[in-house]
Amino acid sequence: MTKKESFFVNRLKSIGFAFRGARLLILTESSIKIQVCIGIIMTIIGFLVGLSPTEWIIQTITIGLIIALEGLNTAIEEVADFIHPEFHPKIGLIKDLAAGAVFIFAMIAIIVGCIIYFPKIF
Ligand SMILES: Nc1ncnc2c1ncn2[C@@H]1O[C@H](COP(=O)(O)OP(=O)(O)OP(=O)(O)O)[C@@H](O)[C@H]1O
Repeated sequence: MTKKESFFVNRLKSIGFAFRGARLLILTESSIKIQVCIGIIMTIIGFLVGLSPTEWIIQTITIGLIIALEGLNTAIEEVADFIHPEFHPKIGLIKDLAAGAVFIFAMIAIIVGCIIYFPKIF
């Protein structure tokens, strides 16, 4: 196999691993399931109220980022539990920080939602 072929084969394998990870997150993680459901509901509402192209871009990025952050939070929790399955204040702190990062963006997502939808509703 040439060097160029092995590069593309490796990239394809990496995409396969990432796809498996995304599938696992959506099928097994309740927090991700909730965020995906919210994303689908917001997309349906977006069609109903007729978002502009810019609003669609902002909403789609916001939905994608919150799901991606939830996924990273889950990965951090898995690493923490693997490294130290027993109770430890540092593990608690690490998990709280990761959850805090998701929470901060969730607040931003709510603000973005209000900015987009309030003028359409009121
Ligand atoms: N091993 C541990 N040591 C210390 N505190 C922990 C430990 N595991 C969890 N905690 C505390 O409990 C909180 C919840 O942890 P958990 O792993 O259940 O996260 P979660 O966000 O509720 O998980 P899930 O994403 O599965 O709903 C953590 O944020 C942390 O404060």
